Order: sequence, then structure tokens, then C-alpha cells
Amino acid sequence: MPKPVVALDLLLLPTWLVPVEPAGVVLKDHGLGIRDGCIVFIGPRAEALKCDATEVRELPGMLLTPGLINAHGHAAMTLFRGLADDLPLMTWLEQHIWPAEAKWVDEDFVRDGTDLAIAEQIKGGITCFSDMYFYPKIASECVHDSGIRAQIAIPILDFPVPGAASADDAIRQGIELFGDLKHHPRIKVAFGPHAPYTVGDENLEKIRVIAEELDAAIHMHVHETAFEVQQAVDNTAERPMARLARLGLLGPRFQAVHMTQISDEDQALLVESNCSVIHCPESNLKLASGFCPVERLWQAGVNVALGTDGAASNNDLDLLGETRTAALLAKAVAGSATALDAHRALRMATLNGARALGIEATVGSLEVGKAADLVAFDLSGLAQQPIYDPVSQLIYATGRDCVKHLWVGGKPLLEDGRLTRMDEPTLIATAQAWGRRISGHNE
Ligand SMILES: CSC[C@H]1O[C@@H](n2cnc3c(O)ncnc32)[C@H](O)[C@@H]1O
Ligand SMILES: [Zn+2]
Repeated sequence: MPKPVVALDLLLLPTWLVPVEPAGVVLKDHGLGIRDGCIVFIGPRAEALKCDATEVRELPGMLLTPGLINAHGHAAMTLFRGLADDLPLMTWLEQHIWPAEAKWVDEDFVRDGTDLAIAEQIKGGITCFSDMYFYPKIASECVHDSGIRAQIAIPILDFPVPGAASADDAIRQGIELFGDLKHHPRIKVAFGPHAPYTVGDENLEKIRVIAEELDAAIHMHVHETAFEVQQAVDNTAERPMARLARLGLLGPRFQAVHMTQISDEDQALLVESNCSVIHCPESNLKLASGFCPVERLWQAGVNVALGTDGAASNNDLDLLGETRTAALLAKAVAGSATALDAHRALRMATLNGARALGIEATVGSLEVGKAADLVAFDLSGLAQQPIYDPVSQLIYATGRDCVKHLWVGGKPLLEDGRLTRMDEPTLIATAQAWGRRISGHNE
């Protein structure tokens, strides 16, 4: 019996295809077929050409991978990029960033800054990002309009912040947004208590109850610096991770961002509660916050994903560059050149990110049945030659300027390096206008 012909909206024929799952596999001269936004076919080129495809795209010299997932950031902070550099975390936050946020952050700021962040991320191969910033409803509108995928974490602090008069107000808005977006195909709403030092037990308990009820994720900066942990121990005789465990917050829906300080007890809590850690190496390096022991966590079975953090502490939203930094730093921290090899680094930037955000059934790897969130990297330039392993070349020798095409749910958001739905000159002009206002050259 001849096999039925597979009907496709789009057939992609890259030189290399790296599915990420199964791990370590590189498929040469294979095709990937998309129908109704999902991957419906992966197979050798000769088989792929038998499909009945409405459109066929040859991608010579290109590597097709799952879209990168930026598991932690503060999107609208793109408008504060370079505003306060070369400072330690608490000085940076308390003396520079929080005063600037109090002065400038409003709905327009968040809309313009988030659009800028989305455009930068799409151009850098990112198909999904996690955002934790003020006016989350505005950010969700930007995500909806742009076509990208995102987790929107509702920021919650014990004190008033732009857009929320209190923690209760932020939680109420979060519950409403969660309800409004619970059927959205590309947006997930999570709860984002800022950090152990800005949210007290009472509000953390409220967040635990609501997140449990809604089956929502909790996204939080935790153990970012040694100072944070020491201050908590001095004041309460309890490490923040132990406190979060006591309050019942840890679990598979908990996303612990940073984790540069990990005792054996902290690690045991991460393992037994099955939380994810989101590693932000460049922000940690720039603020001199410390080093997350990625290899040790990986070997212990902890899911480690990757984030850029905001553009005010990084200062870019370049997850491919972040992956390279993570791979290099992991070797230095572990004292072993075999730590976080290129294939595992790519997995951290894709499937582990999806797992951390609770969307690994939908995205994170190229598998039949998953959404077609894909990126094509052009490896035909001289800086990538010769190619023994395209994943090694991608992680160790390629910059985000090699991102050529990108799809989310099968929809093209980047074609030949150009944004399909956003106007780059307008984004640049808008960001420049904010820069003039904030630096005082205008108004
Ligand atoms: C509640 S989310 C927004 C809040 O967090 C601040 N922020 C940005 N980056 C970091 C970081 O690395 N650690 C702690 N807090 C951070 C941001 O400026 C907002 O005030
Ligand atoms: Zn952050």
C-alpha cells in the first residue's frame, strides 16, 4: 500500500536540522513540514519532497533549530539600557533604577520598551520570552500584536509600584489578566513576587494559594547575591530558599531566577521540589552578583534554563550570546572543560526554557505535534567555516547577526533578517525619543 501523501502549508529544507530532542542529534539534508502552525513532518529530503506542500523553502547553508527561549527578563527596561552601568545590584537598584522607574515608567513607556524588546528578541532568534515588569496587561497586548510567544509574570512587591498601588492590587490585576488570557494560544500569565527581600511572608502565602488554585507558575529572583542570603540569615536566621520551602512555594511551577548561592541544603530543596533554575550569567557577571553552578545543578537533575535579565543589567537581549557565555562560564565554575558542552547549552536555551515555563508539551524541540516555533541560522559565512558540527559552530562561533528566518506557530516573524510585523525605523526613532527625554535633552 503506498503511503498517503502528507499535505503541508510549508516545507523547509535546511542543510542541517537539530531537533534538540532526541539529545545530540544533527540531521543533515532533512525536511520539516508545517501544517496549521504545527510540525507535522520531519524526515529525509527525498521523503520530504514527496509531501504535497503549498510552499517549499530551500534553506541552503542554514541550521534549523527550535526557537530560543529567553526565560527571564524585564522587557520594557530596554529603554533604560546603559542608564546605570558598572554598579553592584543593590546600589544599581536602590540609587538608580528604582528612582528612574518611579519617574518614567507608565503605560507608554512599557508599550514602547516592550515593543523594542520584542523586536530585538525576534531578530536574535528568540521565539518565546518571559517578562516580569510593570503594567503587565500592556506587555501582554504587545505580545499579542507581535506574534511572539511569552510568559507574563505579574510583578508583586510589598510596596506601591508603577501601575499597582499595593501587593493586593497587583495580585487582583494578576488574577484578572490570568482569566482574560487563559485561552490565549501564545501567552501564559504567571505570578512574579520580585525577590525574598521585597515580599514578606504574608504576601508570599497569598501568592502560593492563588498560584495553586489557578495552576499558575511563580517566577522570582532568588539568591541573586551573597549579600541577599547573608542579610536574610543575619535578620532571620533562615536562608531565603529555606523560607520559601517553609512557606510552601517551591514545586515544579516555581522558577528560581539567578541562584548564584547554593548550599547543599538549597540544592536538595531544588531537587526534591523539582523547581527550575533560570540562569542569567551576563547580568550576574555585570553586577558582580556571583556564579550559578550550572554543571553541578544539571548533574543533580535540576532543570536549568537561560535568561538575559533586563537590558539595564546585561545590556542586550541576545540569548545566543548568553548561551555562549553560559557554556564558557560553566567550564570555569566547574573547573572542567567538559562542563555544559554546545549541545547541552542549546538544550538549555530551548527545551529547558520551555520546561521551566511549563510549555514543553508545545514548544522547545522540533518534534511532530509541537508548534512550529523555529529559527534558521545562516552558517554559510566565512567565520563559520569549516563546519564539523553545526551546533558547535552555532554556540561558539556564531552571533545573532546570522539569524535569517524565524517562525512562531508557523507564522513568519522574520524573513531574511527583516521583521515582518514591526517597523524597525519607527522602533528606533521611538527609543531615541525616550532616550532624549530620560537624559534631559528634551522637555
Ligand atoms: C518586579 S519585576 C521588576 C523589578 O525588578 C527590577 N529588577 C530588574 N533586574 C533585576 C535584578 O537582576 N534583580 C532584582 N531586581 C531586578 C526592576 O528594575 C523592577 O523594579
Ligand atoms: Zn531580573
